[in-house]
Amino acid sequence: MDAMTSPATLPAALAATPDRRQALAFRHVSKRFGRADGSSLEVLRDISFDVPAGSIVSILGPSGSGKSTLLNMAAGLLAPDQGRVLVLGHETTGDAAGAVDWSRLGYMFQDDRLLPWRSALANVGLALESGSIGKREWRARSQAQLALVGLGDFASAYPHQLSGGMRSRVALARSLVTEPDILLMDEPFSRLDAQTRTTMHTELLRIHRERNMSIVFVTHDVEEAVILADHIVMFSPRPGRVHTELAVDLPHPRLGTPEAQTLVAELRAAIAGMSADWVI
Ligand SMILES: Nc1ncnc2c1ncn2[C@@H]1O[C@H](COP(=O)(O)OP(=O)(O)OP(=O)(O)O)[C@@H](O)[C@H]1O
Repeated sequence: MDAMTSPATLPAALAATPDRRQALAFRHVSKRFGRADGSSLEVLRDISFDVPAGSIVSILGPSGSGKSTLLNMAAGLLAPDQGRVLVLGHETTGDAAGAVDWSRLGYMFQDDRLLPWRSALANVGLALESGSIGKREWRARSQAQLALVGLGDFASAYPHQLSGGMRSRVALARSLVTEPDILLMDEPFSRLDAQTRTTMHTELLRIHRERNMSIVFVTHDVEEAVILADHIVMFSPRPGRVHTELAVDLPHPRLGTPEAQTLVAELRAAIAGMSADWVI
């Protein structure tokens, strides 16, 4: 590298260019919650890992290990007590927080949170209503998302007219309608029956291939993490710490393949060795 381009001589603005190869980065993140009796509950301790752009990262951990808390930090709903959270290279707290473009994140929750008085189309379009798009574009984009999740013919159906799997698809379409670069998913399929969940896994992987967004998928289900993820970050019981981080370099589909079953068994053995307190 010649002297003109060495990092020491780069203009400050260039040197500070955010690292967009990382959709998300967690750096030494810790979090406590205050309790009514004045004490505090340590939920996360010194969490560091990256979510590379375009990857599916699964956070796997027992109940109470702070998985949702970490996701809420990535969404800007909570601030860390210590450490830093970066979204597309921008810190979510401090002076630089204004640079984060929150519209580039989507969030899918454990419960579908559909509004019962709105049709499937109107539920999907909800996320677009804070913007300034016209009615025609609103309808076209919402309809396109419903078609993407296989519900193009159910635009006028109301939530009570849909099965659990269909409701889950509507919720997925709603979280995708803003075309986010990063999709945060908090145990989104945990309430579905096994067969429907398998279908949703296939759909999610297809959409991920088409959209190439980054996904953070929180689960306490080892098999679900293995089926979906490129990387698994396994948390210890509370306070959540990164116990194991591994790459899952297996072709899709993985369900029922010997390689996936071996990895599931290895992770279950690691969990058994970690603690008897892994509660799901
Ligand atoms: N706002 C809050 N105030 C106080 N305590 C909280 C708050 N949010 C979460 N907690 C507590 O922090 C701990 C971690 O919660 P969190 O929901 O992040 O865990 P989790 O790993 O996602 O669990 P689960 O798999 O059961 O959803 C829990 O004991 C929870 O009760």
